[in-house]
Amino acid sequence: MPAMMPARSTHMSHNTTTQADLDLLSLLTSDQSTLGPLSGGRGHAAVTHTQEGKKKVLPRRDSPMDALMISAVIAGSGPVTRHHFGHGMARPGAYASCDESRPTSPTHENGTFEAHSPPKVIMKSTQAPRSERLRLEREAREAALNNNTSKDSALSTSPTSAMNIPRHPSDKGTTSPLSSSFGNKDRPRRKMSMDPTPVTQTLQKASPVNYFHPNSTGIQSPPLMASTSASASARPKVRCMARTRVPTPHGEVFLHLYHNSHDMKEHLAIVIDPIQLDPQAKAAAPRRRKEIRSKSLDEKWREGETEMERLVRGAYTGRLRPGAEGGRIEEETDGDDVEMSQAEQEVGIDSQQDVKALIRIHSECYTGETIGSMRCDCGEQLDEALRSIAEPQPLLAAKNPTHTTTSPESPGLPTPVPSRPETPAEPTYVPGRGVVIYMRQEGRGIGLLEKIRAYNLQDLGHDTVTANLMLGHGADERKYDVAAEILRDLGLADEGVRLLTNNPEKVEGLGREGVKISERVGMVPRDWTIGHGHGHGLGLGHSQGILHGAGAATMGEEEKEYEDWRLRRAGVGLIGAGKASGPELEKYLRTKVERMGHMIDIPDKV
Ligand SMILES: Nc1nc2c(ncn2[C@@H]2O[C@H](COP(=O)(O)OP(=O)(O)OP(=O)(O)O)[C@@H](O)[C@H]2O)c(=O)[nH]1
Repeated sequence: MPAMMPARSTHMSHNTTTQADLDLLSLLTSDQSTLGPLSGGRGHAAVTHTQEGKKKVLPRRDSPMDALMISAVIAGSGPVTRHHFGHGMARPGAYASCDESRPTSPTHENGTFEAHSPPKVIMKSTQAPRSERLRLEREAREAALNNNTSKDSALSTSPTSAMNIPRHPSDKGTTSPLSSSFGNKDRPRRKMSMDPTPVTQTLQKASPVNYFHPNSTGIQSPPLMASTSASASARPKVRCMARTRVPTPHGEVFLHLYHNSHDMKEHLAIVIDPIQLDPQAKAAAPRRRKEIRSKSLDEKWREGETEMERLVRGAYTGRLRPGAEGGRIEEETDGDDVEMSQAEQEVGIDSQQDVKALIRIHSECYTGETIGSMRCDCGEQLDEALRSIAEPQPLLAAKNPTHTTTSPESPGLPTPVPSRPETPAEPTYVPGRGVVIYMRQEGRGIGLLEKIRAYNLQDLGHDTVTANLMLGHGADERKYDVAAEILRDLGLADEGVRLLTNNPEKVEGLGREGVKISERVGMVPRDWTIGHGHGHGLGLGHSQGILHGAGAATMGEEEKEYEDWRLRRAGVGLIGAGKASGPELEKYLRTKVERMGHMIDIPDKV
């Protein structure tokens, strides 16, 4: 049979039918054919004879060549695929289905073959071609959109019109080519959700890939960087796109996601502010304490914004807790008409007085925070920052307000008299508050790829700074302008914050951006405190006095206390996991102190 194949392919390419073709077709489709597999494959096996004259039955082929297919090709009706058989051909005599309704051979009534003009079989499916269907669908969509746009401009104040949601073609008043062509007119309307406003669509419209870069693909291209450099001196704009509550080993935090106009990164603010969650914490805090809230999140984003939309983005509507049904958070008061808090009653602190928020500007470190790398202490630092911020803070009693009286010994001269008989010697503790601004500035701003390359150079003996320089980067390429704007948005830039860092550049950078820093709080690696006798309490690097008498305790006790705490607290993962250590970490820390000017002493034993 292979010898016959070229003849067949010739016909396929020239699309003309010769008598030889028709003879071949007749042979192939004849019930008496002895050609075995090509005879239609109806169970016949080909029989040959061996040289010795013995009968040899060739194995049957279960997938016979389809004579129907061959005849269709010869009939010159173009390419035929198996899909055509299922569609039901419109023309009588065309193949409605497979084998069973095989056409009769194109013959004259007298039984002879028609040689010159074989009847053409026109394949016509009752289903429109895909391209046609797609075209109609596209037209339907465009028509619906145009319809909406014109309605939107007429009703620009209507909440739903602002959303520009394509209507279903079966909606009243919309004549859709789709519905008319394919009989969708009676399709039931989609069910509406409980809230008539489609929240997700509204939010998606309000938050494209990046609020400030609506056409962005998420990839920061060099030309874009170059074009923004002209306005680099301008302050970046930031907007908190959403906030949610997350329970952690250090208590519940509020995670805020920010977009900004300077880079395509989604930076985060992890706010620890227990008074927003716990009435007891609220009672224990000074009464004038303000909640840490994002201004941009709290703003009304559009006319007719619904409660549900605000709730979904976490915009201070209802309480964010599991199963919460809404219910407004009480409006903030200026504190004057609020009863004195527990702490104030105990020690008589001034209601104006409160601890400053503790702030950490933390740079993303995939290796340290996700796979627990001990080439650096970044994971530990993030954990330590959250722990420190969540910890109750000491609040020294305000100087007792005095009133005057007239002394009997010296009539006429006012004598100051303390308003309270005793001033407590110990500070009182109030709930901690603060923020970790989590900046997506991996590898001190050079990115993960370059950091990985830098690690390989470090394995050749170079330190972190030299490795960066060898790759053509600066030792530290981070900026603090976006972080400063986020602090401003949270209302913390002007109140004077306590900054958790050893890095002098961070202090300067934030200061340059207008953030008021009232105190720098050092961060001591846990490996330099626990077991090294560094004398800073639980490796917190806090200003002294925050821990209850921690300075006086021996190191062994501190270590034990830390271990106790670590084992007691709930939570899985690197946050709350413990300390990083090892020779590579030691080298990394040393380089920070010796080459980058970090403000921390290297302990003797290291
Ligand atoms: N290029 C580079 N970056 C690193 C390396 N190890 C850690 N990092 C990055 O360094 C950043 C953390 O910055 P550090 O300089 O360690 O600390 P810092 O935040 O400036 O200083 P502190 O506030 O005192 O902690 C994170 O983005 C890490 O990904 C390294 O070997 N090379």
